[in-house]
Amino acid sequence: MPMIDADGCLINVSVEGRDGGPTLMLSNSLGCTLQMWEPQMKALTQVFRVIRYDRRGHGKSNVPPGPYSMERFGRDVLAILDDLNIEKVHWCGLSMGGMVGQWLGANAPERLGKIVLANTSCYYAEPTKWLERIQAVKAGGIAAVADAVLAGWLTADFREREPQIAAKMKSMLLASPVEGYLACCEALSTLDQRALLPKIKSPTLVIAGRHDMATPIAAGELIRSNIPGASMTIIDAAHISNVEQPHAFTDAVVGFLMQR
Ligand SMILES: O=C(O)CC1=CCC(=O)O1
Repeated sequence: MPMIDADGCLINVSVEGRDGGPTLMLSNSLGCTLQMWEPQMKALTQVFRVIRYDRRGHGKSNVPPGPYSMERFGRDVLAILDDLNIEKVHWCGLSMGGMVGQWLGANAPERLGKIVLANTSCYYAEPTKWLERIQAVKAGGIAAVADAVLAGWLTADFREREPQIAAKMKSMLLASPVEGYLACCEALSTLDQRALLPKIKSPTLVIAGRHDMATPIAAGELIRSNIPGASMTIIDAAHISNVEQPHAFTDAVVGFLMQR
């Protein structure tokens, strides 16, 4: 796995899959690492060269001091593509990964082919929930918010049916570097990318989760309706829909990316 320098921050990057196939870049959610895409990897690597990475502040990437921003995260992606000498990728980002996809779609359209924006938002009407989370994590660490966050990530039904997967997701969250997690929450507390959406000209699929309370269907619909020509698919899942409904998620992504 290469470590790629993005303006002094080493980013952990993984490149797998079909040599010579179209390239697909996957971008993680808050509190997750590139491992969150494991349920998709077998299918996606048969068709695509797949790039995954740990966003700064996450996983094995460096944790430089904040503040972070969507622009910073977007420029990290451009540094990865430049380093790998890759001109253009399809994009699939979930939650924060979808927010970075919006920034790139509007600000670096020549680097993106098709875009999948899953379980994401372009702004938060009530940013105080991020400020409250920051206070809770500063006081008690990520453990203080872990159960509530997991309840938003996966439905109660899924957590009961698949306790091992739920436990693995919780461990991933608990292993997040606290400083990186806080710096990302700060970036979310000021998120407003509404003005960027009409500038996105790439074919775009929005995926929303029927039970997603973190970025509800209405947040997906706001994105869909502001990106010219975008379509939307709803999956029977909470926030981390690629883990809760791996087949439906993979089918939606592959179907959209392979469609002529
Ligand atoms: O972790 C959460 O609570 C949900 C979330 C919002 C933005 C993101 O990346 O994850």
